[in-house]
Amino acid sequence: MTDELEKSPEELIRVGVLGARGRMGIEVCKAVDAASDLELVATVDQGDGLFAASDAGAEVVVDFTTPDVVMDNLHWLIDHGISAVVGTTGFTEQRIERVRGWLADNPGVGVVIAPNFGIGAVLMMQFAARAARHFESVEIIEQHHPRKLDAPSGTATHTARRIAQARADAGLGPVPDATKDEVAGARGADVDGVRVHAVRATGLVAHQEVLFGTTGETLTIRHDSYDRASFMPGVLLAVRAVRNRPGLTVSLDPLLD
Ligand SMILES: NC(=O)C1=CN([C@@H]2O[C@H](COP(=O)(O)OP(=O)(O)OC[C@H]3O[C@@H](n4cnc5c(N)ncnc54)[C@H](O)[C@@H]3O)[C@@H](O)[C@H]2O)C=CC1
Ligand SMILES: O=C(O)C1=N[C@H](C(=O)O)C[C@H](O)C1
Repeated sequence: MTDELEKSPEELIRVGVLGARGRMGIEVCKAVDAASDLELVATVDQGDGLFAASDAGAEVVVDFTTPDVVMDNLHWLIDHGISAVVGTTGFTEQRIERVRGWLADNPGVGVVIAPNFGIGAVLMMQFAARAARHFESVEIIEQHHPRKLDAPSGTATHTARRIAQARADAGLGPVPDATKDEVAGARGADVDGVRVHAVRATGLVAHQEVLFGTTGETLTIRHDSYDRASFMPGVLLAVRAVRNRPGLTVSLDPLLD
């Protein structure tokens, strides 16, 4: 007997995955496969060619590839009228502006780009942005597995930018720091005036601490992803929403409101 709640094939959202053989891609394929309202129609990795996604009739494509290929992928998807959910890192302001330009030429297409799909991580960034105006000092320590290609993480960069914006809005000056680097890099990277330290160690998945300080107290806001399954509720949320959000959505925040 057919379950009354079961969707007919026409009602299912047809999903393709780019980077399907990668750490995140494998997890996304499993999550899409397990969702009763989604159909996994294309799994594409390096060398397969993007046509597989359009040939299979994908309506939404999820991209977890690498920063050096994601822009070409996204341009191609937008030009082919396919909405996209992007977790791949490397999105500078300049890249975001280029995506906006492509979307302006293809007004029906939706794109969600999120530096982190973990719900806890999204909240951690929100809490950090909220705390920022109350503390003189702030530093970010991100920790990841050693096969990660980029540093600092997209999450750390995004967090730093949000903190910097909150500090500017509150009229706070530079973070106090009289230290001279005796060894280059000892004080981490400077992202919009916020020091970011990147740790890589076997056994880690994705972790971040934001350490705030002011007279007589510190506040630490910490998030840990112990398993890539932690990103899947956010990815599926975006997959279900993206076709109804033409244009560009940056971060998961508006989808959680
Ligand atoms: N936004 C988020 O919540 C998260 C973002 N990430 C980011 O996602 C990206 C992928 O991370 P991982 O899965 O750990 O990396 P990975 O290296 O395990 O996987 C990347 C995959 O992309 C494939 N690939 C490379 N070029 C391709 C192309 N032109 N077309 C199709 N596939 C291609 C590779 O062969 C590989 O299988 C990174 O930028 C990472 O920082 C990772 C975890 C969570
Ligand atoms: O490469 C990873 O693993 C992760 N990448 C994203 C980032 O750079 O912020 C998200 C999460 O930290 C895991």
